Amino acid sequence: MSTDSSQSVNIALLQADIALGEPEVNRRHMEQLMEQAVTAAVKPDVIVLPEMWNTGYALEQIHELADVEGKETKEWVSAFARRHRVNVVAGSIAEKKADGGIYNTTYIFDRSGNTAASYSKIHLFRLMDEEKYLQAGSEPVLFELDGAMKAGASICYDIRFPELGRRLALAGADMLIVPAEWPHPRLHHWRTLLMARAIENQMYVLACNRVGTGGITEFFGHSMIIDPWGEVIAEGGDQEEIVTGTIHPELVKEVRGRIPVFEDRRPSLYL
Ligand SMILES: NC(=O)CCC(=O)C(=O)O
Repeated sequence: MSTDSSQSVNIALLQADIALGEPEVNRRHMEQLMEQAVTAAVKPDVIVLPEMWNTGYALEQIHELADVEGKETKEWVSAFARRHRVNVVAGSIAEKKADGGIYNTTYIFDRSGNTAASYSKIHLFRLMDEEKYLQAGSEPVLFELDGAMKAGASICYDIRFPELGRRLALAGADMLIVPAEWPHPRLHHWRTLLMARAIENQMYVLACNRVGTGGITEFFGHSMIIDPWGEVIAEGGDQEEIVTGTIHPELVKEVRGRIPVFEDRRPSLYL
């Protein structure tokens, strides 16, 4: 990432297939895709993985399969981030926390391999039985990338809750990062909600969805990089691929200056 006033930040979304209930297979697959991303002609500054990439929605076996306190994931992803000097938003995994509960958790690693932040999904998706097997997180999370950009954490179903995106934007987020396992037939919802979050909050949205099937559920990919005007910079198809694009964080300020939504808010009238 350049550090002058016209920064450009290269993004790589790993729109991967995920093997149901096979953490070891999935880890090897993610490592391969990450290697592919960092050896591409344009090296990414930020890599994003999809939701629940270690297990998929193998919820009936999730207690046996979950990564205990994310130890294994943290170890290898952190080593990768350090080795390649790249920021990694490590999608989300099934994480067994010290309280014994299983959480849908994302970790963010900086270029030195340090865990910059972690976020556990706060809205559980009943249509995929999350509430029967998982515990909900309780804290919105904002983190910095390269000391220059602020990003809000969000996981899949969270994008249906505009309050979360708005809260993160008010706290300073220039972008919303969204690992997902969002299936057919709701492509229209996926694209519309992502664009709405970008437009209403005048921020970038980086959304990485999986492809393939998990049981009887089919996932359509269409990972997206959307700018603060709501323009789509890059969008995946429905097969495995690495979706790439370049963003310019100073555009956030420009758009917010042009249409001063944040100055024009009337929060006292909304509740
Ligand atoms: N994994 C999820 O949270 C899926 C959310 C989803 O599909 C939706 O329609 O919302």
